[in-house]
Amino acid sequence: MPHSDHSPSPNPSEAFTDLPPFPDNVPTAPFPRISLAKLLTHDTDEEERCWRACQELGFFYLDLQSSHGSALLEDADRLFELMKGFYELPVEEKTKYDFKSKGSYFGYKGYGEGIIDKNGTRDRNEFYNVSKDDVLGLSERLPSPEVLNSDSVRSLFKSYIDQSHAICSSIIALVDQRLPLTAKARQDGGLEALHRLSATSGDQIRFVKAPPQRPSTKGVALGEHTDFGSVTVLFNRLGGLQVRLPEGLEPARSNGDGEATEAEERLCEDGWCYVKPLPGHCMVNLGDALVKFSNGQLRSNIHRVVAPPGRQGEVTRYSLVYFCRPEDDVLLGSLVEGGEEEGDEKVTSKEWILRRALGRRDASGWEKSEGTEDGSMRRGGMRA
Ligand SMILES: O=C(O)CCC(=O)C(=O)O
Ligand SMILES: [Fe+2]
Repeated sequence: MPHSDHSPSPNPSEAFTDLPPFPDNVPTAPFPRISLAKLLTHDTDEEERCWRACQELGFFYLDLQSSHGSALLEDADRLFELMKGFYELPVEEKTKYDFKSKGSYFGYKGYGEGIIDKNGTRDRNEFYNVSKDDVLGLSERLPSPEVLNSDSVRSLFKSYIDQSHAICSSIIALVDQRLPLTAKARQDGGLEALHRLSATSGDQIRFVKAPPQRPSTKGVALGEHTDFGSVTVLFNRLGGLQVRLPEGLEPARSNGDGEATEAEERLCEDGWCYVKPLPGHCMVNLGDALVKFSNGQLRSNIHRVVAPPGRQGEVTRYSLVYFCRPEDDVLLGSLVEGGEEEGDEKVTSKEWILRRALGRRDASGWEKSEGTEDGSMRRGGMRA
């Protein structure tokens, strides 16, 4: 990726002013910034940069600061406020909405109720997952706490889902045009026909909360993983998200005074680096389903959440995610020329997501919960 694509060094207008600053002395991910407005007008250079990012990094910043993105930014602001209110509820109340025992990953997951590795080490965050199908009336309505079930909140969810799904659809259309899909896959409508908003799927909004934490190698809040679905839209305000860069790509190095702490340096070994949140932008990353459809031509990059760097570790971290996934009954397998392997065992999108999401709730499910992490690492060259 050419250097000019890398995110420029921070400038003061690019900080979230109500939060401690993201330090300028830690290694950061060299994600390109892609303009949503340009993608929507099919700017050839922008589409090309986006396509490259989808193959090489599987992650990019999407600039939403235009008439096309401002409504989504406003919805995201409102959802950050809403989730704070939800997380303030007593834990006994929130736990009523943990549906793991019913075989569902929607609803609440308490602090430490997920695992981050095969030894069963507990995570350090809370989740709340809202099903797209529930909000759009495509499935039964799940019980939810009062703060999340008024008509106005439901219409905010709907607006956020519509807009996030539209962004994911644009990315899916862009890669669809460039991949060598088989004639059969094209005839069937290509990748877009597998991600209809109105069809049942595992699409969800996720609220994430992690309490303040000092940097330490033990401070992994969310273990390393690739995302299960097709495209993820992620809003971060505090650092803490890290990606492991493929071989050959170097993090952007600090240009600030002072050194990263020892713990931060340790958290940046083996190719790991921090992702700096940018106001006015979301992050977009690709998931396992697109790796499978493209037979490995697209990248689902490994990532994790650790203690936010510098003084950012002193405050509570919230993040907001939208996961776009293939429709429930879509078989996960190659759709490109030359990719089909006879006898490949295929699972449906629904089975794959259930296996992966619920597998991360206790150590006995760990192996089943693994996705394309291995492939993701191999494609970019395994780091020592
Ligand atoms: O909180 C974040 O920044 C990332 C969350 C994430 O990777 C996930 O929920 O899959
Ligand atoms: Fe993720």
